[in-house]
Amino acid sequence: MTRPTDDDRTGGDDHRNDHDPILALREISKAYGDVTALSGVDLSVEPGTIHALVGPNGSGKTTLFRIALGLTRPSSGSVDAPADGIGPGFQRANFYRDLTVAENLDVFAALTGADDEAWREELCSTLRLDRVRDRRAGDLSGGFGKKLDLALALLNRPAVVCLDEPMGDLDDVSKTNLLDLLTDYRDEGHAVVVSTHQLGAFADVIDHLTVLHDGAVLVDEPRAAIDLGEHDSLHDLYVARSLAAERDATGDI
Ligand SMILES: Nc1ncnc2c1ncn2[C@@H]1O[C@H](COP(=O)(O)OP(=O)(O)OP(=O)(O)O)[C@@H](O)[C@H]1O
Repeated sequence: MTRPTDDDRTGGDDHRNDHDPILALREISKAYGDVTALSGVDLSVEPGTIHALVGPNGSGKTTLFRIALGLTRPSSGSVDAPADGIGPGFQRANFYRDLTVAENLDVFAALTGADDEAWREELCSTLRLDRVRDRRAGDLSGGFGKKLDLALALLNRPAVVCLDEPMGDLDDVSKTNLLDLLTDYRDEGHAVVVSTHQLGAFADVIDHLTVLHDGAVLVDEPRAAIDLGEHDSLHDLYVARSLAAERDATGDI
């Protein structure tokens, strides 16, 4: 049994040193018929970083994630991903709906070779999944479904996790717990890539910001190199840059 996919995984290579990117997408383009979802996008993710991928609706974030995960083939470009895979956390729940929460964890542990019981317990307790352990996954609320998806993405301690809207549907306590979990995970040397509309929630912890606009990279900088200029926050800067790009594209002044 494999996790549901619509395509084959792209290749990888495990012989890298600590300073190499753990995940590198180069010159990625993707067209769906007449729609250009991505055009010449580079994404380079370092170990031990939280890397935020932001952009307006339809800018290509999910498509880029799916290409990184090997779920969608790029029209052109290359993907260099860890051979042992990437922990995928999806925007829409992606577990076995007829199995219980505990059974889903068992199945994914068997599929991925995850055998660290203490880590599994920590994930369940931090994400407060313990209380729904025996519930059918298809009956979970939106927030608990998101938490199960996050636990499955992190279960085998992948070198990279790609989480699409990880805060979506989560209550405030769970958001705080998730942020703590992800920063600890980063501090252990793992890479965490988050695609999010809620940049504010991650503003204090991200190490790298990539902004997409209309399928192209608008900003791609380490957090430490970003000059906020007249803006009060990373979020304000992102919105201003996106609006300016929108105006450029439409010719408005
Ligand atoms: N399977 C598909 N077939 C046709 N067009 C698609 C498909 N998937 C994505 N697209 C198009 O590609 C573009 C990028 O979509 P994508 O879902 O990657 O954006 P996004 O940044 O994740 O958006 P959102 O923030 O709304 O989730 C959009 O124009 C979308 O309509």
